[in-house]
Amino acid sequence: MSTTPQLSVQALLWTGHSLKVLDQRLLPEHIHYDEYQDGPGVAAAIRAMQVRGAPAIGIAAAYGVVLSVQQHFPAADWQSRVAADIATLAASRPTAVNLFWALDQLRQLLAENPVEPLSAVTELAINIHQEDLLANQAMGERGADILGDAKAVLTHCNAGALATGGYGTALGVIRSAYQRGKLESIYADETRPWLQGARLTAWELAQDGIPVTLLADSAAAWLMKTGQIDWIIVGADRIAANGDVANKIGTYSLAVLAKYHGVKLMVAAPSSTFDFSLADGSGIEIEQRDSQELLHKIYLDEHSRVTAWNPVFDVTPAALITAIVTERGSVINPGLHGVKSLAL
Ligand SMILES: CSC[C@H]1O[C@H](OP(=O)(O)O)[C@H](O)[C@@H]1O
Repeated sequence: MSTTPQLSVQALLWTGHSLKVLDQRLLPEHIHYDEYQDGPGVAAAIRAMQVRGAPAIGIAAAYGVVLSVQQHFPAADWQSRVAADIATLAASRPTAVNLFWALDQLRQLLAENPVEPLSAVTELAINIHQEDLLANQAMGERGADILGDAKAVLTHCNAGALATGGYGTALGVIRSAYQRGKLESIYADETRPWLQGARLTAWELAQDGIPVTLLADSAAAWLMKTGQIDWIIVGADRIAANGDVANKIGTYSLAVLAKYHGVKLMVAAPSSTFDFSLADGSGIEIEQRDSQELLHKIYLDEHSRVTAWNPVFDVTPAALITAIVTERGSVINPGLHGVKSLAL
């Protein structure tokens, strides 16, 4: 397994009786953890994007269920109270399927262990966390194999250690490829409006001593036109059965630009990101967030007549994707072959 450096700062820290959440809204200026002892508190942290990133919010939700069981078991009505907390966690954000995958795993285990649930759910949540790190390291090596001698890559948003159980998905591929001495140029776009690229990816790679060049989202087309970008590498929040991918807003425009400029597009995501209940991406719910995320530093007058449209994900058709890489395998040209071969 790769011995590449990985971010020493972790998005989530489980204490056994609480979950410490790195508040990613404060990075890169401040490294600050908030501590939660209940499920609704974790749900609020996910909703507020203190913790974000598809795998990371699934892991956080799993610990949220453990905290709920710790709080309510063995009261007579513990199962209904825990079910209510699970519903609150499920309502925190709609697009990343990893959240619902994790909650389904915990729900099933609770149903199978009604007498002594606590040790079983605690073990499962910790396992989901640890397995995600191992999956990312395996995915990183697999993706680096596909990159081969590629020298320059562009990534979007943050699909790094901060968005996962560690090491990262897209950034895991970049970490593994950089360790092999192949990558010469790594570009990260800022990823408006939440700036996951500028505030999180650039910071994360710099912490590992990996050189990274930041650019405005609107500069990506000119970089592809004038630079020698070989691959765009991104994460995912939900992948439909035909290989359509929901990811951070701006991914679709990069995919269209990549097709025009002959740049390859890799999606790196763990198996928990697939939603085979959806035939294609048209059924993926796209989260709309508060318009203030766009307006808050510009239009300060609460009576301003300016509104904002703030979808925070989009869907990239499988036909625009060159490779989908998971810890279990990869598919080249998913638009031709689908992704059923990657099913768990
Ligand atoms: C491996 S992270 C996957 C995915 O999650 C991010 O969204 P957000 O920051 O809003 O949680 C982004 O879409 C990443 O690519």
